[in-house]
Amino acid sequence: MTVLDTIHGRLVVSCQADPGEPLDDPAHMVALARSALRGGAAGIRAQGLPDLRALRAALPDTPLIGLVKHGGSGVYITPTLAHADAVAATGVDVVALDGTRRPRPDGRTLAETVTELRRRHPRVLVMADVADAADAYEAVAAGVDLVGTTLSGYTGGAVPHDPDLALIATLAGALPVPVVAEGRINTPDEAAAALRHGAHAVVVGTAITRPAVVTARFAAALVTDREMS
Ligand SMILES: CC(=O)N[C@H](C=O)[C@@H](O)[C@H](O)[C@H](O)COP(=O)(O)O
Repeated sequence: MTVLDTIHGRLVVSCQADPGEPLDDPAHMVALARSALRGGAAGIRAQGLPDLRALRAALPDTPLIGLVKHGGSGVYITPTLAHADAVAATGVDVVALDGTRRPRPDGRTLAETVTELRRRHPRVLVMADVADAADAYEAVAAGVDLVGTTLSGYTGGAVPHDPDLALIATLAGALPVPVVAEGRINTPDEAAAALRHGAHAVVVGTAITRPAVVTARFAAALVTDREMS
């Protein structure tokens, strides 16, 4: 069974911690990933070379999508060929990279990046994290293997509250490659809706693996409730 077959119709859990967060440690990410797999996840998405190496060693048979975040704005998800090369070298199954039409910091086009990455790592799959349909069409033309809606809502303006189900449906109906639903999927109902809108797989991060954010949502709800009573 291929990695794409294994995650088809299933949940992929993103296990990431920001620098300085209490969970920012490869051992913690491995524990989070094991918990996610115990709960029924079919794959893991993760960030940063130390976490990817630890996850690959601990979970050699689990589909693993890897990326590095470099910088906090603009093109920051696996922004250059050098970053993509380093991610692939950790042994991940899929390299996720920025698939928007924005200029990349190393001056290479997405197509040039994908072509050279494939030359160096013939077996790795490439996932383009896009923000809109135009990005996705260009990413497919550049030769990526799958497309994620990861960056919808994150390339300017206020970040929306809900997942972009409309983009998932548009891409699922138009692209010749699998579409992964990712971004702000915060409830089981939303995850199921993403599949109904045509997603090949659903990635959930924050709602499962960022306890500080989830706790803050509960705490804020109590404050709001106190203010209204
Ligand atoms: C926009 C961006 O930088 N997304 C990142 C990509 O890997 C992660 O910070 C997200 O947690 C991930 O996409 C999963 O999304 P959510 O955490 O909303 O379930």
